[in-house]
Amino acid sequence: MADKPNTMTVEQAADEAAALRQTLNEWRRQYYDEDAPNVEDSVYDQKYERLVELEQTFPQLVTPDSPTQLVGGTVKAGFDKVTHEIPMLSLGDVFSQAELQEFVDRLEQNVGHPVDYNCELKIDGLALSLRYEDGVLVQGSTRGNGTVGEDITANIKTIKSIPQRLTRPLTIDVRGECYMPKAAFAALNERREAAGEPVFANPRNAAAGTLRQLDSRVVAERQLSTFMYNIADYEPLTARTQSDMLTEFADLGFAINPDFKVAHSMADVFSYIDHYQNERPELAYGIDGIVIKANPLPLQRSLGATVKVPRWAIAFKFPPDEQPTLLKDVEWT
Ligand SMILES: NC(=O)c1c(N)nc(OC2CCCC2)nc1O[C@@H]1CCC[C@@H]1O
Repeated sequence: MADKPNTMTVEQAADEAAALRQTLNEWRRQYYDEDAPNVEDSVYDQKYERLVELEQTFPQLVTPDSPTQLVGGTVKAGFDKVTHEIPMLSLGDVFSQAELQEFVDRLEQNVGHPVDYNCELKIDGLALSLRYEDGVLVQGSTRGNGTVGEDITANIKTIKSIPQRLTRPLTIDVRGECYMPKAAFAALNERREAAGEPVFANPRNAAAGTLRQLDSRVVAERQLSTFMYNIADYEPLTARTQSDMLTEFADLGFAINPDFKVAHSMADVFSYIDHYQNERPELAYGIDGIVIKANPLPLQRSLGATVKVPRWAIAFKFPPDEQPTLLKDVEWT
């Protein structure tokens, strides 16, 4: 029978709490990776309650990455503002292969040599920034206007694909997309329709609407996920290309989209675009195009950005997804 916390020394409690945090966070991570709990809920709950008991007796033992800090009961009046030290950029758009060729020709003229490009799916979600200090998640925020966003830390702590602690004690600001998978979107709209609540028009709106919930318990009930793809300053990483950075993000514990591909010619870029324009309906999440980025990170830095968009990346946009018309929208005349 476990000792009553008030009969324990703080050192004993600290050791037990650290072991419980490690186990519970590992179970959460596995749950996300395998998308199925490999431990009985009752076992998880028993250890979770024990950790709550220890933290209530010894509040100094609470850490930001403790699973007890992930789904707060606090309902906020509004979101605090967060200033992005390094602005979160948007993306320029092109709508044809000819326009894409012009962008590439201009870029390679500018640098004076051919460039390798990393091709990535353009996830149709909401951009967010995650701040880690010494490897621990300390803040999550929306892009906002690129310089000032909203503090959504309580909400993003409920998203299983976001690590509370990295595998290395880095201090970094990582950017990516928060999205709602198509299946989760359909299930959510079914529930809302059954409850007589307005449905969301598309997964992007559902993700944005969820992240803007002031009550993080609502966020915890919806299956939001993330793909990370950018960093404010790449110095702390070992990677020196976009493609290696994505692999390093995965090693650090982030969710990344695995369908990225380095292109060594425009033919490679165009075949990647054609492939995923066809694949699009089969994907488990919405995409609204492809992002093509100069692969070398030092080149990204030297090319820099205009006021809002990088000179080293472009979005090739697909025509809008043909959303199935909700039957109730059809005029039965
Ligand atoms: N939606 C995406 O999947 C995506 C991506 N895979 N890669 C980037 O790289 C940008 C970020 C800053 C400079 C290049 N941006 C993306 O989405 C942007 C972010 C803000 C507006 C677009 O959603």
